[in-house]
Amino acid sequence: MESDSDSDGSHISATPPRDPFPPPPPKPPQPPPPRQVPPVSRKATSSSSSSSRSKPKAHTHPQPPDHSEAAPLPSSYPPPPSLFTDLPFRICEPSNRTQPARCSSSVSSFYRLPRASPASEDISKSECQSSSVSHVLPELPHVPVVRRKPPNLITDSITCQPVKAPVVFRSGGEGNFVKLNLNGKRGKKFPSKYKSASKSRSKFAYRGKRYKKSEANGEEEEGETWLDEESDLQRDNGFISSVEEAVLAVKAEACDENLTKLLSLVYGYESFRDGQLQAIKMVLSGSSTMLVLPTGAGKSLCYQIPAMILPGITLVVSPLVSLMIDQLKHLPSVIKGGLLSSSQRPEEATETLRKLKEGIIKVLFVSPERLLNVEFLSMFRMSLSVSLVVVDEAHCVSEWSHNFRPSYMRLKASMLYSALKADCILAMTATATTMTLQAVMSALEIPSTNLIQKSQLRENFELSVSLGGANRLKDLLILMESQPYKKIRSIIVYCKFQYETDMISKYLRDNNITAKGYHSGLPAKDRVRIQESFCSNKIRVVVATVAFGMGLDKGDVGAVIHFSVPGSLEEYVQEIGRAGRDGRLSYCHLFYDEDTYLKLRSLSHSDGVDEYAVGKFLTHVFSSDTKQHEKICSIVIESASHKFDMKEEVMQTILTHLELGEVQYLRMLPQVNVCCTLNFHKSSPNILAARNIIVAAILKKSHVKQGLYVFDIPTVASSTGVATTDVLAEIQTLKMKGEVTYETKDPAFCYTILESPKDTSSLSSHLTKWLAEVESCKVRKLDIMSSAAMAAINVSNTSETSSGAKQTLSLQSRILDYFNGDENCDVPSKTTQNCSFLLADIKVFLQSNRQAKFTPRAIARIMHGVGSPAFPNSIWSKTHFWGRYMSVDFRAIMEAAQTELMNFVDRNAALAS
Ligand SMILES: Nc1ncnc2c1ncn2[C@@H]1O[C@H](COP(=O)(O)OP(=O)(O)OP(=O)(O)O)[C@@H](O)[C@H]1O
Repeated sequence: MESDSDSDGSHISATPPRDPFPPPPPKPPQPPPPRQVPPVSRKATSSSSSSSRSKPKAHTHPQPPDHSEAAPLPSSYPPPPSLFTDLPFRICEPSNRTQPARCSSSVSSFYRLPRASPASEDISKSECQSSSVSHVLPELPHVPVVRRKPPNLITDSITCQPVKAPVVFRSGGEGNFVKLNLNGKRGKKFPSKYKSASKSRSKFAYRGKRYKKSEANGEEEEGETWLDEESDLQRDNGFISSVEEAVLAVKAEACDENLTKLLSLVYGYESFRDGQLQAIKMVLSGSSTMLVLPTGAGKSLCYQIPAMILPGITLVVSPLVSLMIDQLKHLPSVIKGGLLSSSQRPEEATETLRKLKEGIIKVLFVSPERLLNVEFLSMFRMSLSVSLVVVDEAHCVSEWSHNFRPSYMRLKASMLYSALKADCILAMTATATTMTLQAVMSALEIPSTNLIQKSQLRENFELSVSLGGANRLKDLLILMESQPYKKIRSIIVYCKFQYETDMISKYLRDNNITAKGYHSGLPAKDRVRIQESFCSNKIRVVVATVAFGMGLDKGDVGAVIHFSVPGSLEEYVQEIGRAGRDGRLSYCHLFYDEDTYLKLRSLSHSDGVDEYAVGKFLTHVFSSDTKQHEKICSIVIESASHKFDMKEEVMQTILTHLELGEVQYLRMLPQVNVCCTLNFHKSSPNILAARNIIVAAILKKSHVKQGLYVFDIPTVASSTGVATTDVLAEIQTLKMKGEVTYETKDPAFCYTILESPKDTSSLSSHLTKWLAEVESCKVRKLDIMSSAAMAAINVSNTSETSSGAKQTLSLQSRILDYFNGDENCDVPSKTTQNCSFLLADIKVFLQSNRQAKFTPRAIARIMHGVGSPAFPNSIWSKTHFWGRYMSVDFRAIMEAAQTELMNFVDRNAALAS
């Protein structure tokens, strides 16, 4: 199930929920008086914020700092040119991803057909290596390659078209959904300027001249019309034969010359970027490869070109549906693509499967969950050959990454090789630490010699940080009205919480800046519209959560502003990676604010679990009768989540671990809504049952409630020896025939038990320890991010030279050190270990909530203002103690709570006796 969270799908991560901090959003401050000298500095100008910070945040809220007379900014922004000349490392060339959908909780088709009475019934009845590719280690330190293109400014728009890449004619802007689009009509859907960019991209490379010509004449948008369709067709045919020839040449000899010819023909690019050629050759030689290139470096091309050459299918596994859709859209027209995800409608999936079987699809984008699908796997076992499996955003495989996804755990080499019979694996990421890389390469069995790793940061960023206090909104506006931001045409402002996107965008609009808020809670249609408007430069600023950006390949984004501190350096690098993808200098400013840091730190604890709860959960998982062979067990997510006070993602992680750990205890099956209510309309149920064993089983296993048959899908599936999805497919068929209508509810994890653990307590202790390490890793990542931001602020305070350049250097070196092995360094935490009132407050809290059963963890969460399934925000945020001890270490609160809980029990026992 694809996540649609604003955490870009992070599962075990502290995912800011839609409104994790219920108090109403702060009111935007009044716009600053015109011509006010901007106080936002590259330095820590906000004195008030530092003073408020030094105090523990116990009972009072600090007064917002008054910025009305804040210190002036230097009149001009430090000049960029000197910024990148003395770097102790090398930075590469200038790219992207999107969002998802959750499985629907109910399928309703009721009441469209008349009901049949259940009583009248006699029975009737769902990714060359030039043979020896060597280990390419990170090239650090080395001489910087200084490429300096000026930034993208508003004034450029007079001479520049909006989204235009430098004469690159590559893919279909609107997509390559299976059918080749040879007639070039697809740009039609896109309006105005975006349409033109899309059109030009959708054309083949040789057409470049034609478009250049019409652009020069200022007729680009209409350029297509002066070519008649016949010549269009001839050109298309000619193009296809040229590509075929180039492909054959590469097949005969995968040399630089042949590959470059193919590149230029299909994409219109003159040369490969750093790492691309090497990766392509590796893959073509059949060597599984780990590719680490910076954001926007062109990783996609490293599987697209092999896909044209290799005989079988290229399967691309992506974490987010919208990312897949975007990648599909950007496939060059000569590569036929398709998509399979668990959020598709059945008929869409069937259509894609049909095309796959018919060999129409060459590159298939697939969600990891889809790999569970029996039909999907059997199809590969039987007939389809997979030449290459591409694991995009491969860091998701590792629990030590910033964006671990349990479903990615499934992507083990053994599974990919055996179940899919894949010849080769290509794992790609822009953000992986050494520890993450090791975990990914080990899971995917990629030898260390097959690592292609370039610097994980591009050279064209100017990075800066300032302290953000309570007047961050005002600071943001001042920043945006100062140089160079003032003149930048396209800007993304990242914030952490959904309500902030609306608040900030409104504030900017009120101050005459075209801005829109974007987060995963918006309807998909609105998200697409906003992205398109941004891409066509109708909107200058998008204020977004992490949900925006993945899949976004807008070359001219000139600045990325972080309204608050990101959760990790990985997240920061991914987000600034949306800027400067055209290679121009881009500006990235971060407002560091301690409040958000503390909130995020608290949220990092929202996935933590206790051994006791894990033990209870395991007992529940293995409670089914295992004697019945292949019995399908299910756990209804919502009720279990409440019962064990565990988030869905945590339960899923545990289950996946039980399937993929050292011992395979169970086998996971597709997640379905397990409770079905069926209404017969035409034939009587008994008549249907006589001809249909699934209907017969339904009648046997259901109870009738108000004339409707209510049954558990896994039970029916187990009794007939079919998959739950088959039961659903059968019911759907009956519905199409007008026989039934049905409704399903209760999404559940489904699995079959293969072996019950002999020692549940040692298993739960092992799992708890592992989950605790993952939790600490998350907290450490945030602390490292915070420490890097503070170091940059401090360097600008102490340094006499240009603070901008110093800050850039400071952040760059922190980032590169981090990605190259310094991830376990000790970072000071900003939380305190104790607070004199803590014990007393816990005591009062317990006394005033005698009716509830608390664990130390539950109390610590409430004191940190973090809801959980059993102690939701909606109820517990009303307590006086909610979020009051965010500045105190979570574990210290747990220990205090443990002590007080014991005292509490003792006192009650004494009173009772
Ligand atoms: N050899 C090349 N020459 C010029 N442009 C290229 C080349 N290869 C790729 N590009 C362009 O670079 C841009 C980024 O490519 P892509 O989206 O594949 O990046 P990426 O590495 O996947 O980035 P991210 O990790 O941020 O998603 C695209 O517009 C692509 O067409």
